[in-house]
Amino acid sequence: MIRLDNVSMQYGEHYAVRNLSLDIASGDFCVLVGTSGCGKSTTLKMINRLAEHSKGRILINNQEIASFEINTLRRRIGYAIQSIGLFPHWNVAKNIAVVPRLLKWEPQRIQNRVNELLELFALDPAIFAEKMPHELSGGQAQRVGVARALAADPDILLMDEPFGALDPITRESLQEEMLRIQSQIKKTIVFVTHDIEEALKLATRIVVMDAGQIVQYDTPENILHRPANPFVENIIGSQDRGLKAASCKQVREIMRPDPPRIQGVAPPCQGAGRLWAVDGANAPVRLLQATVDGDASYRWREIDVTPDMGLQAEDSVKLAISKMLWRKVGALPVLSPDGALLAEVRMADLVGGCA
Ligand SMILES: Nc1ncnc2c1ncn2[C@@H]1O[C@H](COP(=O)(O)OP(=O)(O)OP(=O)(O)O)[C@@H](O)[C@H]1O
Repeated sequence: MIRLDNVSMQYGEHYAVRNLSLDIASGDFCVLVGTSGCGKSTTLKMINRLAEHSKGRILINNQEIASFEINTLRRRIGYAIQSIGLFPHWNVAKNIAVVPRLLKWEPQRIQNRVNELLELFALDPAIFAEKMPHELSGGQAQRVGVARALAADPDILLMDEPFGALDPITRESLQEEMLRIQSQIKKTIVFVTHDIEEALKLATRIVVMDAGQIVQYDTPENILHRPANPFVENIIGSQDRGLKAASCKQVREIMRPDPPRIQGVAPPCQGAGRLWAVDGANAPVRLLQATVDGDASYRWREIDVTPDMGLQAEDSVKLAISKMLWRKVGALPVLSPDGALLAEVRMADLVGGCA
């Protein structure tokens, strides 16, 4: 657990952070948001002592950080930033291995860890381990930066606007990857962003800051539905709360497992309903939707299932809505990693059964 107890930090006369108290539970994904200059990065940097607090106490697992030897502290805390800072003349494997090498791990253990991390971040070790930083895309470089921060398996990961410089599509896919990875590694993550939507999507708890202080510390749900004051309301924005709510919900929360399916030819259509036609490997091939003809008879409307229609359980509900609108369908398949039909998401469930 990380505890900031009545902490202040000054640059000369100016308070960057003032009397701030915050408890971050182990395994939480805590995201700091707020106006520019409100003290988010300073709060983050105080945890690994890149910024030294001038008042109060900061504790990790009940031990004051001032009592740690500074390099020991920093090696126990992963740190990933927007500008990445990969060493340009070292290949990816060597970049990831920086801290394990400092900790004098055996070469074989280092290599195993590098490969494990590359696989975790969906970067094939056979392709990426030897690449140089200039041969990577922005998204790949950012993944390597986060992998490096995790190399020595720290309990805590600090991330300062790590996806800030990426284009929106890469950014969204890295956010999803981060959620998938966090569900496996369960670190305590403290993450700074300007983007409230990113915060709502990633966080288990959000800290809204203004002028060096906390305005609200709450779950994404409460920040969105019960903003503490007009400042928080303003950060959320008033026009597209529905979509923001959808971006902080995962498909797994609304999907219906084991939807009706058939293999082969559809039976005669006798009423309203929906069926997934699957192949021998249980992958959805067509969506069969019962429709009423002019003469009041029912028939199946068939829609080919294309790869872009598939959802993963950890995708956002916002992505599901977007895909349904784009493909003009009332349901989408949720797939296992090997492409089998696991569940479905229905438009009717998104709008409270009125669609
Ligand atoms: N090295 C420094 N010297 C002097 N003042 C600083 C320094 N670093 C930050 N500050 C000031 O401290 C305050 C908090 O800065 P901080 O970087 O923590 O804000 P932030 O919320 O992360 O901002 P942004 O979102 O714009 O990155 C700001 O007023 C900033 O100008």
